Amino acid sequence: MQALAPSPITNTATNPLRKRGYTTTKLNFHPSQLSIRCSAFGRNGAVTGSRADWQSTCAILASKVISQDHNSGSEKPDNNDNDNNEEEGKTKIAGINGHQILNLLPVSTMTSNSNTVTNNNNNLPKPLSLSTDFSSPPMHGSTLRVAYQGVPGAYSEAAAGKAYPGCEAIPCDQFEVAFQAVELWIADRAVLPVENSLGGSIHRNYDLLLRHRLHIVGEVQLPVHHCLLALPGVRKEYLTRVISHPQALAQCEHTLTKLGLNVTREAVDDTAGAAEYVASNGLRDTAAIASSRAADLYGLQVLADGIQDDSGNVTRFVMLAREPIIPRTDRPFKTSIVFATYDNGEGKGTSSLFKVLSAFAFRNISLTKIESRPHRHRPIRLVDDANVGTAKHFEYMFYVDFEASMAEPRAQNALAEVQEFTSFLRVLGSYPMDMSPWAPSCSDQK
Ligand SMILES: O=C(O)C(=O)C[C@]1(C(=O)O)C=C[C@@H](O)C=C1
Repeated sequence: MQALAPSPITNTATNPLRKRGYTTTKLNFHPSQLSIRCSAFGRNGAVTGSRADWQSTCAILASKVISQDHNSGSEKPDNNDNDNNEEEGKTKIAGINGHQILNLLPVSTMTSNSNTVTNNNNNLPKPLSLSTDFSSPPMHGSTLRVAYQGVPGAYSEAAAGKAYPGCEAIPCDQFEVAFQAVELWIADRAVLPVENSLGGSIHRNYDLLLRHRLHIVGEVQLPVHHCLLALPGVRKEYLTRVISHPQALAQCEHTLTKLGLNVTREAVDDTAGAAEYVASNGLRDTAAIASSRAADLYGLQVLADGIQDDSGNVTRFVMLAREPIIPRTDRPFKTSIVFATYDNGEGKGTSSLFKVLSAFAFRNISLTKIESRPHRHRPIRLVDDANVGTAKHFEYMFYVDFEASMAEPRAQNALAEVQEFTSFLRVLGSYPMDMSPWAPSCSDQK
């Protein structure tokens, strides 16, 4: 099979690299990529329990949950999860916490000549896209289907395999599509990056978490080890351009400079997609930043290994499902919430954010993350003062992760208190923390 040849189009305003003066490119994939063929490995269970239990645990919050603008679509009962299957639950935790080798797709059979590399392996699954016809979901048997953004060889695919060893990894061309794949029962889970130790938060996914109705059921942290990939025979001196996912470019920014490359940097949808693009278009002046697995899959050589700016480069992914899991107290749990505080004009007093955070501090609950995003429905609040003019206050949604399980009374009490100072509050999920051993991505870093 001839490798797909994505046609580059210029990306628009949203790309963070524009701020840095990078040209941005978006790869479009061929329509034939809409078919879904996934790597199949065996069934992996999920931690679930009686929904009634979870709902009563969270009943305290129910009155405050406000519908967002977007419905999640189908909400049939999730038959993929066995509500009381303790053994399956253990399997999943072992998968998250252990360092299991990812049994991913077979490495492509590639043929190369001096100009192009042809991917002869038609086994690689093709990404779902917004234009995919979801009306007839594929038959899938009992294997857990996990949607991720990117193409085979992307770090998100590796994260899906770490979170759910033995799963079917389903590539999607956008984060939004991964959400929809779960909502529409194309996939059972989505695995999405939310933050990176060098590049920071992946804001798009925070916004999508709020807009969709999926639940966070787990987290997984993946050491990210980047390579500079080019066609066989290409030398660094030939390069005029390096392409990759914006986060990957940001994570390698200083190293690229140190390597003395006189290149422009261009953003594309995902790291492995960049590698595929270089290979399928026979680009001898362009390198991709991607994983060594992407090099194998798309027949590229590794020009430089471990080019992330820090050896501790790690990306945190969350796993999403249609139903929440039952929170437990026999292992470390984390809970993620999103809220909006009352503004002063709503007669609820001042310092709302401080009061919300105090609810956790007073109960010795550690916060592990706080993120703020513009409030979609009221991004700006105007306060007129006849004497001095109009103050324009930005309004935010705050995302907080804290180290406690919703099964713990202290977490329930903290949220009961938080309700007093918030006009909106939603529990995004209460889930086991990733406690896997620390394994930096490379030891020979600069
Ligand atoms: O492009 C990929 O390979 C991805 O999985 C995406 C992504 C990201 O969104 O941050 C994931 C991990 C790395 O930090 C770089 C890129």
